[in-house]
Amino acid sequence: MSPAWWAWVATRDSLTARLMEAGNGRTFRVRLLEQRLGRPRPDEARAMGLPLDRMAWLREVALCLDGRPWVVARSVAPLAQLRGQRLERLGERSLGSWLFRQPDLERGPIEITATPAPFHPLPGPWGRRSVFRHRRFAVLVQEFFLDAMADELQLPTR
Ligand SMILES: C=C(O[C@@H]1C=C(C(=O)O)C=C[C@H]1O)C(=O)O
Repeated sequence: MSPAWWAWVATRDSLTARLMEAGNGRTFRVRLLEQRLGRPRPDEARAMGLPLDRMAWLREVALCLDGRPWVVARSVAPLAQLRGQRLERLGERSLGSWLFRQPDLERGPIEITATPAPFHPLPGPWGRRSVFRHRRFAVLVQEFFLDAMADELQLPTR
């Protein structure tokens, strides 16, 4: 992986904040693609340590700069621990804007993949996922960096 991409894929702070900064005056927007209750995919359930049949809160967004998607993301939170979180009403506010406000937020290891997003057709060089934990709440956040981002920021192919 090139150092330029490593700086993005390995960052442990808010991707939203970094995109806004890198957007360099472009308008940042979270476009909500889907938000519903459903069953995580098997690999997502395994990453969360969840039984396969457990329902979860599923959220898919595109993080757009000047209307162009640079990142697509899919987050999975087990329902049982969602009580009291107001995530259903996040709408087009960034999940990160809520997550990174939690004082005792923990972020697990970041896993990286070169496989494109299984939930979205746009291609891209790298994807990553990690589990955020805050008290009893946990959410798996999966983010896929798209070719459009590489194009706009003149990043290397990989
Ligand atoms: C976790 C963050 O939130 C971002 C925003 C998301 C959303 O609004 O659904 C999902 C993934 C992240 O890229 C972050 O900003 O780092």
